[in-house]
Amino acid sequence: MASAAVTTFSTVTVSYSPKAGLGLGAKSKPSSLSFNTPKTFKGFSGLKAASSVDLESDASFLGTAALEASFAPKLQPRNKFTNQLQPQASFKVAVLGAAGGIGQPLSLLIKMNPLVSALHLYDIANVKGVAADLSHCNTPSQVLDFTGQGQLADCLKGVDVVVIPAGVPRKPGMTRDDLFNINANIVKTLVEAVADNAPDAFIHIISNPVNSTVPIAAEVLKQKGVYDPKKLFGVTTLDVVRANTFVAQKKNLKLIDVDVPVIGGHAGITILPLLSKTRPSVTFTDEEVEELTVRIQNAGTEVVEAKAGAGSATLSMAYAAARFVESSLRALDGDGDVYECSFVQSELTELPFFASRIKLGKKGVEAVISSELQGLTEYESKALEALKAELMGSIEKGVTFVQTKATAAAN
Ligand SMILES: NC(=O)C1=CN([C@@H]2O[C@H](COP(=O)(O)OP(=O)(O)OC[C@H]3O[C@@H](n4cnc5c(N)ncnc54)[C@H](O)[C@@H]3O)[C@@H](O)[C@H]2O)C=CC1
Ligand SMILES: O=C([O-])CC(=O)C(=O)O
Repeated sequence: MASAAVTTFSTVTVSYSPKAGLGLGAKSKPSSLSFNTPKTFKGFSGLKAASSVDLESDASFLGTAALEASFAPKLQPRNKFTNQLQPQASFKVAVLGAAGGIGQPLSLLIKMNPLVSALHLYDIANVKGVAADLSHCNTPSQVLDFTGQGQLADCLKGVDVVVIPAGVPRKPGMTRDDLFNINANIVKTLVEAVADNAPDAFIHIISNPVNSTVPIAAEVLKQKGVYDPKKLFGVTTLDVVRANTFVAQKKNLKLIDVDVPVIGGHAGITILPLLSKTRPSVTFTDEEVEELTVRIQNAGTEVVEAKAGAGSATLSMAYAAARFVESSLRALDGDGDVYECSFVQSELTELPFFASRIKLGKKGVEAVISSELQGLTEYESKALEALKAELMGSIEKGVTFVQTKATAAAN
């Protein structure tokens, strides 16, 4: 395990094919660079139909193939599904905060992933019922429940990926930063346990404010001497999912073809969709750019307000997080073509953490894709400069939080 304070990722320049599919529901066509194309396993990918699955509709989404797979032995005895009740790989995934609004649907989606052999569900309460419920799904992975700090170590031992959606969500009128005081401590405590019990695992941080909780996690891991920056990820996939959806709607594009990289961070103006880099190539008026950018930046608030006090995005977040889990597992499984946007330690800009497209490999971040920051429009360049002060402040707040606690403990 690397114990490095600073690690340099390679940055690579790639050219994109307009037909490259990305992410959930994308049916990637052969291209110069294809995103998320499952190569190493057949049947359903969990998040999209792989080429061997013959779905009736062109639109694929998580669940269609998985449900077919679980019904197939009885209803449709097609050979292509006969292997679905065996895991196609044996990765272990832990969800910390599994009984929550995100945790429950996310756990269901991970339960449907054929790359997963064991699903460890942890929460401070109510997780036993969630695990009992999920364990009845006839998909291959074994579900185990763990409640409270005393069982956290056992939950984490031997896991490949740890996903952390533990923490409080926003209510109307709050910013993500308003969650800092509660969630910073939750993330710190959980990541300490990850450092002690699963130091080699990929860590996916969902808990807000992501712009601060990821630096908090990094500091904790550094203090424990097990920080591998290639394996720590802030989950910003929902920003990409939203950007893809809104752009497809606005421009009447086929959803599965649309890919919009989203860079920066995960709060307000730090969320920067690079609409000029949209694939397939599409032109936007200045008004459309402004409208789409603001909608993508405020999409979390849109959900918070619609839920009117009952929390923030949970279902779309679970969908997005499940995609990021699947991408990570495919990378761990040896797929050499896995790309996602994520908030990671970065040298792309002067900021120590930055969300951008990355290439995932067996050891985590294999490369940071720098080409997408080249040739930005004036609008994007200005927005990039404008987000830096806020993002830096949030990063420093996270770092200071952990360092101050460490100093206080030492005195
Ligand atoms: N990164 C992103 O794009 C997004 C992040 N979020 C964030 O995800 C977090 C969770 O949101 P929801 O699931 O809606 O909240 P929720 O309140 O429904 O669920 C949170 C769960 O965490 C558990 N929890 C609290 N403290 C814990 C601890 N110390 N250890 C283990 N579990 C603990 C709670 O018992 C609860 O089950 C929030 O901070 C929210 O802001 C939400 C949507 C998108
Ligand atoms: O807005 C929130 O508080 C939750 C979140 O991060 C999102 O939906 O993007």
